[in-house]
Amino acid sequence: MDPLIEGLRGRLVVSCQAYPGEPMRDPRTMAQIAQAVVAGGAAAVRAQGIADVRQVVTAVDVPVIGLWKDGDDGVYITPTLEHAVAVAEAGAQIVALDGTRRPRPDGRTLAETVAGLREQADVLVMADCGSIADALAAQDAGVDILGTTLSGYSGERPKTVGPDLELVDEMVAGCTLPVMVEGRVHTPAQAAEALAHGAFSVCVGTAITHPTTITTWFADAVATARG
Ligand SMILES: CC(=O)N[C@H](C=O)[C@@H](O)[C@H](O)[C@H](O)COP(=O)(O)O
Repeated sequence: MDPLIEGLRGRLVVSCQAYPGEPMRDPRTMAQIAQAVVAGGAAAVRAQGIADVRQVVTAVDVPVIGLWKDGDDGVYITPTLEHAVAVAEAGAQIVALDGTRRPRPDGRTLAETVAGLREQADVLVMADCGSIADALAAQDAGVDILGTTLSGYSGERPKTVGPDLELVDEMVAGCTLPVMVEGRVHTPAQAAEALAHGAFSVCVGTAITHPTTITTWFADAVATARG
């Protein structure tokens, strides 16, 4: 296993993303958030968009998992080889890309995308999967680490309230590559539970770095208590 991946074993990764039109959508802000989560113990940071990846890699001394979201439905996480190369060139040590079996916008298979990326950059690859079938196919395609990122978003799995632990179980049992649990990990207890299910590492986004959503959780609870 690559030492950089090995360094994530049993560790927390934090995704630092702001969405289009949001007040925190600024690479400098995301770099500061990244520094803040590293100070709290994040072993790696996940960052979205070329400008954010560039800024974050200069701001932190932990590995950066970079991605480029283009659109918001279908295959939108680093959807083409061109996107993947750009993320690598921006300085990410790990490039995260859509690891589903859906057709990709540039017509390349995942295996062709991974091979093409490796020809152009010395970089590790994370496959954001939505099912066990995705994970097995991504493993065959030559990626380095598998994520549950797209469970509940690609149409193959229900959107569980917390992380999709059933998928974690299937991936841990069926795959040889390390499994990063990602998606809807909202509490420290859920993060710990994912590791107990055999996840290699845990990636948390919203519950740490998206204050608008976190605020709605509290505001809703307060509104309910108010009656
Ligand atoms: C489905 C999709 O587009 N997921 C994205 C992938 O980078 C992000 O929007 C998520 O915030 C990230 O995966 C972390 O998950 P959560 O924010 O639930 O902890």
